[in-house]
Amino acid sequence: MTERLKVAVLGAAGRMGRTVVEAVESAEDLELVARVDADGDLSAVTDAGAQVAVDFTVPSVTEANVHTLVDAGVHVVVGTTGWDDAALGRVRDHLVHAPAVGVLVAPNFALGAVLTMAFAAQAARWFESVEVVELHHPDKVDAPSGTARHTAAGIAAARAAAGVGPSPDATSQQIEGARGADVDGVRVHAVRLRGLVAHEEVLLGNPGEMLTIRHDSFDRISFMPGVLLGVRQVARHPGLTVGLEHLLDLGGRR
Ligand SMILES: NC(=O)C1=CN([C@@H]2O[C@H](COP(=O)(O)OP(=O)(O)OC[C@H]3O[C@@H](n4cnc5c(N)ncnc54)[C@H](OP(=O)(O)O)[C@@H]3O)[C@@H](O)[C@H]2O)C=CC1
Ligand SMILES: O=C(O)C1=N[C@H](C(=O)O)C[C@H](O)C1
Repeated sequence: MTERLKVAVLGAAGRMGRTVVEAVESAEDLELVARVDADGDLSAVTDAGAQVAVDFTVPSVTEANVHTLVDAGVHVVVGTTGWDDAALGRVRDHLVHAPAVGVLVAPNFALGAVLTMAFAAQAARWFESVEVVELHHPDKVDAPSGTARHTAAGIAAARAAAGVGPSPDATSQQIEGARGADVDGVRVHAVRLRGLVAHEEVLLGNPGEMLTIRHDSFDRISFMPGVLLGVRQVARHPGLTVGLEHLLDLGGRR
């Protein structure tokens, strides 16, 4: 029998962590060897011989977790959001000294969300206006969502490459925040509402028409095929990979 891949889950007691634990335990080719919670110690990951660690913790600890795991030679799949370019750059630099280790940071593991981002980047070249609206459960700590930030960055890069200018906006007076956050020149609006899980709309406007691209995660199970794909493939992608699209042959900026 082929040996099962040994997996550790960080943030195992959280909403996503619990779902990942179940998914790993149900996969015949994977073996859950460690769970780390807020009061736990990362040494449990190496003590258990984990080959891959999955991090669904909180924005304030995820980067430090990744550096510790890279030093230990453990591949990492990161779902935790709140990453910025500087933090990603530090991980990229660190990995130069651990060339066999792979780190995948993906703001969204749901296939539909990854496709939404790809479709939005493709469409954004052809519309005068584009704005992103993300909608989540009210227990979420970061805003805008990592997905919305990645969506806006992809849209901005596609528009810049195509020579498309900024979305028109005559606002000269506003209550602070009314026009949302500015992510690479794209307006992003965050809604927090009890009953929601994770949702995103990309609104694209031209004279006389509007295209809406919308994705809904109604259940955290929607993220599991992507997480398991990352766990199985991360070792084959040494260095830093940002976004699941690169494992799905959907391209985009790295
Ligand atoms: N990439 C994707 O597809 C998705 C990403 N996410 C992201 O995943 C992250 C987690 O979301 P969610 O599960 O809803 O959040 P939760 O708050 O439910 O879970 C986070 C867990 O991490 C624990 N934790 C805090 N510090 C540590 C630590 N140092 N070591 C281990 N565990 C720790 C928390 O414990 P305590 O509560 O005791 O502090 C909590 O149990 C968020 O950043 C979210 O945006 C969410 C869904 C999908
Ligand atoms: O906190 C969440 O729930 C989610 N977070 C991720 C994000 O910030 O994009 C992914 C998904 O939207 C769910």
